[in-house]
Amino acid sequence: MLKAGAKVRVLGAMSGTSLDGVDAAVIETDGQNVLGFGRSAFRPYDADEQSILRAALGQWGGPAVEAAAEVVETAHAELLSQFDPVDLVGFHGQTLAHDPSGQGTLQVGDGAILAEVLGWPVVWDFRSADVKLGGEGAPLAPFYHFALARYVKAREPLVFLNLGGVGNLTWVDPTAEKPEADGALLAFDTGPANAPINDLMHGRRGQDRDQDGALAAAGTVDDQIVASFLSHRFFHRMPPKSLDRDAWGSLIHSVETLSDADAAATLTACAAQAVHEGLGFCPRPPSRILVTGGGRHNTTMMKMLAAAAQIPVDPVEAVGLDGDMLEAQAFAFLAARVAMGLPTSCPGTTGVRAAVGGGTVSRPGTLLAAVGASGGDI
Ligand SMILES: Nc1ncnc2c1ncn2[C@@H]1O[C@H](COP(=O)(O)OP(=O)(O)OP(=O)(O)O)[C@@H](O)[C@H]1O
Ligand SMILES: CC(=O)N[C@H]1[C@@H]2OC[C@@H](O2)[C@@H](O)[C@@H]1O[C@H](C)C(=O)O
Repeated sequence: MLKAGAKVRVLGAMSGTSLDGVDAAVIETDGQNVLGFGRSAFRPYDADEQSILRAALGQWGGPAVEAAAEVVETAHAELLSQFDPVDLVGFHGQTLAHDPSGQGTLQVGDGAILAEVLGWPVVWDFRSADVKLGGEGAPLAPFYHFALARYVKAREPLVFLNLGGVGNLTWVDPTAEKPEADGALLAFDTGPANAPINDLMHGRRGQDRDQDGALAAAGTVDDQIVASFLSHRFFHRMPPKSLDRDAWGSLIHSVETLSDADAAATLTACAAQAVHEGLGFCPRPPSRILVTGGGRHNTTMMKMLAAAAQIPVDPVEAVGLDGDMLEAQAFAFLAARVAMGLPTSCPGTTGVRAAVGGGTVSRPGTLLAAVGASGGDI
């Protein structure tokens, strides 16, 4: 356990739902505040690795999941070993399945193995404890958003919006004393964001994404499809709430008869309007929306969001942050909090019964010692 308030250098790593690769970034923190940013790097998954990960999505165990875990561990070991030594690693792993009110949540990649390979302590399995205590297990970045709101010296409530495969937003009151204080944070998944657009581009054009939203910009939104999408009960459910990446498999079918451009425009509008619905749950109107995640590069999605939200919508770069690395930084920050015995989620962020610190700490040497003690061979 680290002493609360100690200044540490932590390397965070995130492998997100879009399956494009691993982001890794170093931050300096005392567990409450962001004190500085360090190096960052990205390691893409190649086509074979992506298809191994895709094949395991939605599964809870078996050979496909084991193969996916191996891909995740290898990619992280390759990327993280290129960094200078750190005090701690925060390793999110890859979510394969998420069903918090049923089977739980599964992130693959074994942090104990990674600790042996890297020689640094690794915090991992961030979501299970929250789910066991009745929480959604996601989103977990909100405690980091609170620290960032302080770091950028925000004085009024604001929203951090992540547009990844799935969208999630955090309403932050930066004047609250601490993130777990009553009313400091409200967070939840907004709905599908880039995942259905990527699936459309993949299925129809063999491309990874709608680059800069160009195809959507050339199309016309089918308002009826958007309205029918928004009538889903998920949008009426009070937050906190979270989603599995593929919870909206039917959305792609609803645009089947549209042209490529109209389908892209319609799916992009669904993502933007889902955020708009979510904004309605904010306890007080936010002063601005700061957007992180790959979707901030999608100009069409950003325009649709700004038109719907009617408050300033900017990429996080507008306040000097790095929108490609923010989630990796978040898991570095959360790792420090876990190691210091501080909470990483609370009723306002995941619906967990009480503020909880989720994560397993694995120290290098432990796994080898355990195998040695039981007489196993390495
Ligand atoms: N220039 C671009 N134009 C359009 N879309 C883009 C662009 N760059 C990134 N994206 C979209 O952003 C996605 C990647 O976003 P990001 O890395 O934030 O997702 P993730 O972290 O994997 O997902 P999540 O946050 O749901 O776990 C890409 O798959 C793509 O859909
Ligand atoms: C279960 C899971 O991995 N959820 C991810 C996913 O990707 C975006 C959204 O859905 C968010 O809930 C979460 O990731 C971010 C990093 C989070 O926990 O804050």
